[in-house]
Parts: sequence; C-alpha cells; structure tokens
Amino acid sequence: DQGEVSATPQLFDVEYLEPVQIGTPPQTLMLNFDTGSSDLWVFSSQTPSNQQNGQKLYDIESSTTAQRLDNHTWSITYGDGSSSAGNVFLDTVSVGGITVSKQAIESATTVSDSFTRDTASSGLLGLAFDSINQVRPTKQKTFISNALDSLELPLFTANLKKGKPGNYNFGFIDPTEFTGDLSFVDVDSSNGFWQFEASGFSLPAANSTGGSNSTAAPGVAVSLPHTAIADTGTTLMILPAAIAEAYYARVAGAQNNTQNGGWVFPCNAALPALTLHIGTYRAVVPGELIKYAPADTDSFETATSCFGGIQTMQGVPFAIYGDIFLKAQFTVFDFDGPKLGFAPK
Ligand SMILES: Cc1ccc(-c2noc([C@H]3C[C@@H](O)CN3)n2)cc1F
Repeated sequence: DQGEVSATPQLFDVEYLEPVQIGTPPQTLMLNFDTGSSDLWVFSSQTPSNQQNGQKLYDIESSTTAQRLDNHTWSITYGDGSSSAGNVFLDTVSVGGITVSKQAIESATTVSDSFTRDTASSGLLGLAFDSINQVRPTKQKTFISNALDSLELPLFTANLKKGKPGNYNFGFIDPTEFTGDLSFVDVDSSNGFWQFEASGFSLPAANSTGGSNSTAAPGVAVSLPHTAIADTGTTLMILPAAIAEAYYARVAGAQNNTQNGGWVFPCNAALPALTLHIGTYRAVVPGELIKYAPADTDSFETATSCFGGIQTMQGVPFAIYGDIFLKAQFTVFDFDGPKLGFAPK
C-alpha cells in the first residue's frame, strides 16, 4: 500500500495536524504526528469535560470494533512538561488509506492544561520507535510499526511547509516533493528516537549581502559534532548553545532574554541562513524560517520584537531538529537501516 495525508499548520506553525480515521463507522480526528514519541492517544468519551475545550472526541461507545485492552494504562510527559494519561483500547485506524486493525488507541482520562488549551488537536500519533511506547504492563506498537509490512517501502516522508499545508506520505518517496538528490544518514534508534549525528554548521560569509532567504555560498564551516533527533512534534530548532550564540551574533540587536523565554531580536533585523552539516549533506535553513513569531504583540504587523526559530535548552542531551528545520528539508524516515534521508525542496 501507499498513503498520503495533508499536514495543516496551526497558528505560527506551532504544530501540524493530520486527519486520522478511528473506529467503525470511521470517526475522523485531527492528530499531531510526532516523530519524537511513540504513543497514539486521543481525547475521548473518557476525558473529563472540565479538561475539554471543544476538541473532537473518540466516542468509544459508538465504535462497533472498539475492544478494551483490560488492565493496561498509559501515562506520558512531553519535552515541554505537558502530559496525559489513561486507558487503552484496540480499534481500526486508517491514515491516508493505510488501515491497521487492532491498533492500540490510548484514551485520555486526564490531560494537562496545554492540551486542554490546544483546541484544534484531538491528540497525538507517535512515529518514533516502539521501545518508547508508554503503555504498561505491555508496550504497544505504533501505527507505522503495525502498518510496515503492508507498505510498499518501509518508510514515511515528511514535507512540512511554512504557513500552508504540506503532507506525510507512507510507503513511497514522491520525487516531485524535493530537488536534487536525497542524502542519507544512519539512525541510532537505541533511545527510541530518529537520532543521528551532525558534524557542524556554517553561516554566510560575514560581508555577503545575502538577504534573509539568501542561499549564498555558506561562509566558514565550524566543526561542532553533536547528536540530534528529527522531531516533527517540536515547533522550533533546539541547538547547542555554541551554534545559537554564533548565529545570533550575526543578528543585530539579538538577545537571549530568559523572561520572554529565549532568543529574541528586532523584527526588522536581517536574518542569515543557517547551514547544518549532516554527513556530506548541507541542510540550509533560510533566515525567513528563523524569524519565527512576534514576541511583544500577537501580530507581525505590530510586533517590534520577534522570537527566534533557533533556541537552546539546558539539560537536553541532544539537539532537536523540529519543524523549523523540517520546513526547509524533505525528510525520509526509513525503517530499513534505520536511516534518515534529506533533500532541499
Ligand atoms: C500541547 C502540546 C505539548 C507538547 C506537544 C509535543 N508533542 O511532541 C512533542 C515533542 C517533544 C518530545 O516530547 C517529543 N516530540 N511535544 C504537543 C502538544 F500538543
């Protein structure tokens, strides 16, 4: 089989939502596909009403194929401290025409505030490795793990875009979605993530006049080996401080302001491209993608201070190449290897 679903960005591309059919007759819920986790959980008829805020629910009782997975529960905490927990059911799940019967559906009996406030999302669909699934006493498989044997190729691709719908494909690589050749890098899945090694970065030559989306020949290359994960469920790029410092040193007026949560800069600043070195691949992230969101008002029209798409975070053992990065690269998540493929688009 082959499948394709749209990936629709929410405000400021904070997350991307994809339609998923659950149960019989099918109930379509918008879920957040997350290559940084491995649980498929949903707001459901078991979610307390005071923790709901209009989210569409998985109505367990009205699905004729729902089966309770007795004595199994789940509980998960995400990188930003948000969390959810509940019971487990098995039911039929389809994504872009790819169907898995007896998929573990994790029904939320509690969700933290940020999920309650996230009104458009009915939950998450994890696309990382089964080893970090949080169902106990017996871990459950992800949708992609269950679907793998039925796919033409054991892979899926992510094609996220700035401010407009992109797509995920399952089981095939669409050559019209990228330019040039794909570059592949080995994945170490021992921590359950799409984890790989990056070797450094480069910035445009200081005196280049290249604008915010210039892809002028990158200037000096800086060797800075670091481990990273490809994470569609993280909005920004969380990078080693050395890279963030070198980048924002090239942005007039940039400052790392802990009270508004990280690196900000004047919205009229010229933002250089950042090029990340992954094996022989040079992943260019244009400056326009790094001008992430207004920081001092709700709109780019009135904001003077803007929040950077490149941030740092204490205590995270690896860099997180999130949506800011993935908006600039066509990415192949290949279970054969496993390996990641990147290409410009
Ligand atoms: C409200 C809300 C909060 C967090 C997340 C969230 N989803 O994936 C991730 C990243 C970080 C790591 O945990 C795995 N991938 N974060 C989604 C939300 F809708």
